[in-house]
Amino acid sequence: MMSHWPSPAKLNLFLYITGRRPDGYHNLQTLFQFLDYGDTLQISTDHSDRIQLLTPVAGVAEADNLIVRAAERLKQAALAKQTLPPKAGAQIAIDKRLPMGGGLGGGSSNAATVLVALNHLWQTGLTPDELAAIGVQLGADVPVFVKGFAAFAQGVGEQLQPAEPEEKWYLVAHPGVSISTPAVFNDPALTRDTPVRTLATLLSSPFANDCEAVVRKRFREVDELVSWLLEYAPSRLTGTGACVFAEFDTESAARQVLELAPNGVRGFVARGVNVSPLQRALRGD
Ligand SMILES: C[C@](O)(CO)[C@H](O)COP(=O)(O)OP(=O)(O)OC[C@H]1O[C@@H](n2ccc(N)nc2=O)[C@H](O)[C@@H]1O
Ligand SMILES: Nc1ncnc2c1ncn2[C@@H]1O[C@H](COP(=O)(O)OP(=O)(O)OP(=O)(O)O)[C@@H](O)[C@H]1O
Repeated sequence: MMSHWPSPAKLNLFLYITGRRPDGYHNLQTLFQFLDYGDTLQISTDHSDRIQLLTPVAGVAEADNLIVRAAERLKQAALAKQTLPPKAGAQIAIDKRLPMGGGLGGGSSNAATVLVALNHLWQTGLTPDELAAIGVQLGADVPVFVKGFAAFAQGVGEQLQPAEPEEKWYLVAHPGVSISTPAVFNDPALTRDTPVRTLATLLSSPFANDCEAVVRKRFREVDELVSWLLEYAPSRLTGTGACVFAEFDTESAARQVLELAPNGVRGFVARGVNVSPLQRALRGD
């Protein structure tokens, strides 16, 4: 039987870079919230012993697709735990709405949805912590999507503490350029020495993103988009870009600004939510 599983976007409501580890990865302090908007995965399980992706994602080879890689990793882990059903297989299709390289975590979210959904459908019995541990090997943002609660994250994003930021309405705008995460993290001009602060201090300070200055400098399109949105509402970059979000108290206020968007800018309006749509689907809400 085919079932549908949400794969939501995330925003980094703030993002500070507090250092660089010997392996090149950066230590962050970031506040994650989900959007009630994203991709949808259709999944059916079978006994074919194969993982099949029925809908190719443009520009991503099947073997590299995080959907397929997540399913294969879950199989290995369940095999080791002896909880994998015989010849476990799955057919997966995706309705992709999230832009790639947009800072919305689409690929990570797809991986998390596969881990959570197949663990449920195959009844492989892995705990959320075990799923998150598999997930972090696929991408720094997979654990927060697996856990499914808005969170203050530290380390490279794997140390999560639940948080409850206000659930605002967001206009998320894409400037039409794709930005490579490693290119931003490797930029010599990146601020990577922001002092570590407590969550209470961060919540009572204006929110900002340490990646924004270098991304605005490198990409005129992002720079112009942030300047334009700031005329209407508090606005900033999510993750390493390219998307920018502006916050509003009501859906209609956000939609009014979206209608004024300049040529070449695509966008959508969505609500920020502290419980992920994936969690709600798993619980049957
Ligand atoms: C910046 C965030 O978007 C915040 O949500 C994420 O931490 C990025 O997560 P992601 O796109 O899944 O990134 P990954 O695939 O894990 O890492 C891509 C590359 O970005 C750099 N990277 C990533 C995360 C991190 N904390 N420090 C880094 O320096 C590394 O060069 C890494 O090779
Ligand atoms: N199922 C997938 N969906 C999207 N991208 C995928 C997928 N599988 C692999 N990828 C690869 O992952 C890269 C990053 O995609 P993703 O959508 O997660 O970017 P992002 O929104 O910038 O993420 P982040 O906020 O974590 O930086 C893509 O450019 C693509 O090469």
